[in-house]
Amino acid sequence: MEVIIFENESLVAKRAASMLADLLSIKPSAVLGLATGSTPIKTYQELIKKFNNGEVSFKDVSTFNLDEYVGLKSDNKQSYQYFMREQLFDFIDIQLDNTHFPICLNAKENQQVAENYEAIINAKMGIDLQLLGIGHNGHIGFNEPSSSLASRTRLKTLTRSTIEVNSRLFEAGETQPTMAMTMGIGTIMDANHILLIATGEGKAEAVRNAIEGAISASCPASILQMHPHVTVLLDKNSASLLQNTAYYQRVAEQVKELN
Ligand SMILES: O=P(O)(O)OC[C@H]1O[C@](O)(CO)[C@@H](O)[C@@H]1O
Repeated sequence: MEVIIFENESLVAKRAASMLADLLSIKPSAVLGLATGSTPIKTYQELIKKFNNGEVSFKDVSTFNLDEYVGLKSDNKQSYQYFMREQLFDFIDIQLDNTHFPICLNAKENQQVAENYEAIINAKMGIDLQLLGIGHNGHIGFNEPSSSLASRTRLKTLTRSTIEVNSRLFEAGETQPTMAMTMGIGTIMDANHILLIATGEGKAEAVRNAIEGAISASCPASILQMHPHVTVLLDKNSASLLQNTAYYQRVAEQVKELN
């Protein structure tokens, strides 16, 4: 696991976008795993800048989003399909047919949706790079604490804390879903490269548990310690509870020298 700590969230976003763009310059038809939430918004803005400058094209890219709320149609402002169009897809040359979400309008159909999502990912030969945020409780995707560390795409009930944290994004009168379809932890772990980004003090405890804590379903992100190729980009605030920052910095300096 490579942990890189930056002065602020803008630098995290710039590095994340550069890593995605570098992959696309080597493999224009890459398969990307994408995340929603507030954390990746700045990264998407940096990608849009790169696209406008002609530095990157998404023409042949396929994407798989981590999760989607159950019961929300794509024109619902709270759906992650809407979010992705508003934050990224509408501003780049991606073909919407190549973007995928685990859409489940009727909870009773969850199993079929899950199997189908896994099958489409497999048909694309898997995910080259999976972008991840992290929940305050250590969730990745919507794999809440206690999720099986080997889980595949499935229906998840959201925890009270996740519902409360995300309630800031819902306006009065909007119904907040309490269930979501999410890639499983095993699905995420199958990606060739995982890029976790976290910013802000509110994520410090989850980041510490994920990187330096014991591997446990109590902090689903801690399973990333078992993945052979993970890059973690943090700002100073989200890294504030880490013990080994001096070591991470030395590694980052040496990697820079080698490159
Ligand atoms: O970036 P935020 O808004 O803190 O969200 C944290 C995580 O929760 C989720 O929204 C749940 O899927 C993730 O996509 C995200 O990484």
